[in-house]
Amino acid sequence: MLKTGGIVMVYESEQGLEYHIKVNEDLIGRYVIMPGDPKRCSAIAKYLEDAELVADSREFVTYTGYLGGEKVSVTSTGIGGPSAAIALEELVHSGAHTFIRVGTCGGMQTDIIGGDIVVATGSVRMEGTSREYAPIEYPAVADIDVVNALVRSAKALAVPVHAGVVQSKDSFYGQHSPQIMPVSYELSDKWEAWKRMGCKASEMESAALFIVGAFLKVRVGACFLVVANQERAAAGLPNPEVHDTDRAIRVAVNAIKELIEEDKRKN
Ligand SMILES: O=P(O)(O)O[C@H]1O[C@H](CO)[C@@H](O)[C@H]1O
Ligand SMILES: O=c1cc[nH]c(=O)[nH]1
Repeated sequence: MLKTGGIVMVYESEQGLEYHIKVNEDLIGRYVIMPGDPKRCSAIAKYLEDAELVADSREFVTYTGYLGGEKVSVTSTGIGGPSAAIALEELVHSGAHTFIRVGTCGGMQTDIIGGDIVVATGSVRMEGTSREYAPIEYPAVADIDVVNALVRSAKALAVPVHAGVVQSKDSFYGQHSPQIMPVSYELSDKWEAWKRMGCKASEMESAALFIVGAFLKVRVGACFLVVANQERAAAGLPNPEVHDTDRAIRVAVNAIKELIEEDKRKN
């Protein structure tokens, strides 16, 4: 069967549901908010009207409701590029075209503090998944309309926001304890390079999502709550830890609302 983006779907469950995320076109809006943590889905769904749990399979939990009269879904990706890429592919097969990842991250520049919001304009591809889609020379870039909507939304909510390139990697502990890894020389040297190039934050899914989004010709953006900043700790600066993602969720929800309105105006 030939699907969106010329993808031939090999796996589809008998009920016409996507193989992993267990949804179809009837269950999904065209706009989707994507947290990593499945438990974040219900917190996001509270901002939708008439939200209902429509699927719960592996790390992929999906709610669908409405924003401004438009059907909007929330689907978790789990941790890392492989499951994030699967979620995005199967959501695109189900008719979605606009995606915002709402994640957590660690700050990398000393002016970025726990509780701040980072909006990714692009991501360093220090992960494996995106390499199975595009050669490494191709940049992982967020959709410009989604970036602008996210930055406007954060400013309207008076939330401290930093927009710029983030780093995506596969090993959480390679970020936090590079010195214990057999490849510490590579992790530490590259971290230094990303910092010197101005990387705002480190997380694990956006590079894969941006590359898969570019391949499938859909809009993908991402915003993150800064949980803490190891560079501030290393510099002896106060390093507050913040875990409540509500602020990042509100930034994403309002950005989706704005994109829906903008799309309605254009059409
Ligand atoms: O909070 P989420 O969205 O899962 O994002 C971040 O948190 C996880 C690591 O703790 C990784 O998935 C990373 O990208
Ligand atoms: O430091 C952090 C915090 C969240 N997610 C990450 O990948 N790193």
